[in-house]
Amino acid sequence: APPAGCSAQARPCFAVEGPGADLVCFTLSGSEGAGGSGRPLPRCFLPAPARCYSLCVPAAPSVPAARLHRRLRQRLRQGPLARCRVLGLLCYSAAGGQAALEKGFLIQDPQGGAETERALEELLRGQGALLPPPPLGVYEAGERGELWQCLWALRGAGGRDLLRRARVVAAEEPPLHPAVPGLRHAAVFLSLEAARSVVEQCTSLIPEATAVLDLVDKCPKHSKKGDFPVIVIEGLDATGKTTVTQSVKDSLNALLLRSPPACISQWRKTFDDEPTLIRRAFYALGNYIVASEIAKASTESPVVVDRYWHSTAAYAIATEISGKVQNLPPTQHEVYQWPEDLLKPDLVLLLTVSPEERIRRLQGRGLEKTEEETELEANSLFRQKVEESYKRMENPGCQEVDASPSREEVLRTVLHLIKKHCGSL
Ligand SMILES: Nc1ncnc2c1ncn2[C@@H]1O[C@H](COP(=O)(O)OP(=O)(O)OP(=O)(O)O)[C@@H](O)[C@H]1O
Ligand SMILES: Nc1ccn([C@H]2C[C@H](O)[C@@H](COP(=O)(O)O)O2)c(=O)n1
Repeated sequence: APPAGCSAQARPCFAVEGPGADLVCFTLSGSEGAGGSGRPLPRCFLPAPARCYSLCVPAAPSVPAARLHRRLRQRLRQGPLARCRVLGLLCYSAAGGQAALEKGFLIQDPQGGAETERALEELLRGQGALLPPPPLGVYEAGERGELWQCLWALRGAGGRDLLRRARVVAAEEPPLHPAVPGLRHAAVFLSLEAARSVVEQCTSLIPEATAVLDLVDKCPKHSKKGDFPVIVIEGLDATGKTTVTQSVKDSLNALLLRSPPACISQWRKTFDDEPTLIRRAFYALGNYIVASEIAKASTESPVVVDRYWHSTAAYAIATEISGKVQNLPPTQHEVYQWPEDLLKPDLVLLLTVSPEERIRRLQGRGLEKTEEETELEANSLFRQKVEESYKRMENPGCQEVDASPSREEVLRTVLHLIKKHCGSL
């Protein structure tokens, strides 16, 4: 059957995400002449001799699908495919329904030779161990300059069957980013069990997954905070979290903890190389381990924590939601709520600095100017989305602290806020 979300009746759309670019959407209509908005087709469909292809895998939160998506992305950078430009693609049903959501790639071959199509077919046929090969979408111009998508099901032994030929027309950007409804299952895990079940699916694929689960299972469930205050310091990189947490520790005679905790940080690189689903589940479990450390420590002294749940959620949301800040889930969305089974801190402070000050601090850490500028430019939208997601967090929310002044002044502000919220220490 054609992939869900691509049926003609539902007037489905493809949303294309360019690096740092807005979403671009397409409607595919089932018969010649039907549908069509009269708007020009998006620029990502380059004129001949260039040729475009697409491939998608189900976006349902399954470990095999997430790993297939990542493997395809890696392989699209190799061999004859390396000359192609690859854009992210979300395929969804305009009629709604998360089961329909698919994630994939729009591949632009600037030269348009047969070699690329052959390489794509080979790539898809070679990926079929756990899942059937995803269909290949081939885009071709019609006689009157209109654009068609041919969707091909690849036979394992060779050859292919046409599943559908549908016209491509421009469409409106959807009011809600198509990844928003599935976020809580794909990236933002709102309970220990939700994150645990993802990591459990990985035990046969990632040996470290078992070790992580063993540590999680040793922690008491529903850890409760002691009588001493627990203060979390959040913020983007280079905003001064390490500096502030260390000074607060010294000033208050507090215990300093960080998430992910030391006991799992040797596996961080392994999980950072995995797709979002697995990576975010790893960080979510790290928070539950830290919760049990907080519970114990807060019976004896104040506790200051460098990153916790809000970092896990904010980075996950910003990674999954492509394009501009306006694409983020609306305020009060469930992904901004604290998980009910996770120990809550007394106070969460969000350090913010201006982009200029951040550049100075990165320079201070010795990054080359060109490298730094490139990174900053590429990540500017991403950073805005992380910061805005932090600000939308609720129950507890993040209290913003301008961390641009001197270290001493920032510490004074932070200590003042802690006193105000947590009483005398
Ligand atoms: N208030 C401040 N004024 C000037 N420089 C500062 C200030 N606070 C921190 N810095 C410097 O900025 C750099 C980044 O600070 P720090 O390492 O504390 O940030 P961070 O948020 O922990 O970063 P990351 O998340 O990347 O580890 C360091 O070189 C630090 O000495
Ligand atoms: N509790 C946490 C801590 C970290 N992360 C993720 C978010 C970023 O991808 C990265 C930032 O960590 P840093 O470079 O500052 O060590 O780690 C998370 O998801 N949850």
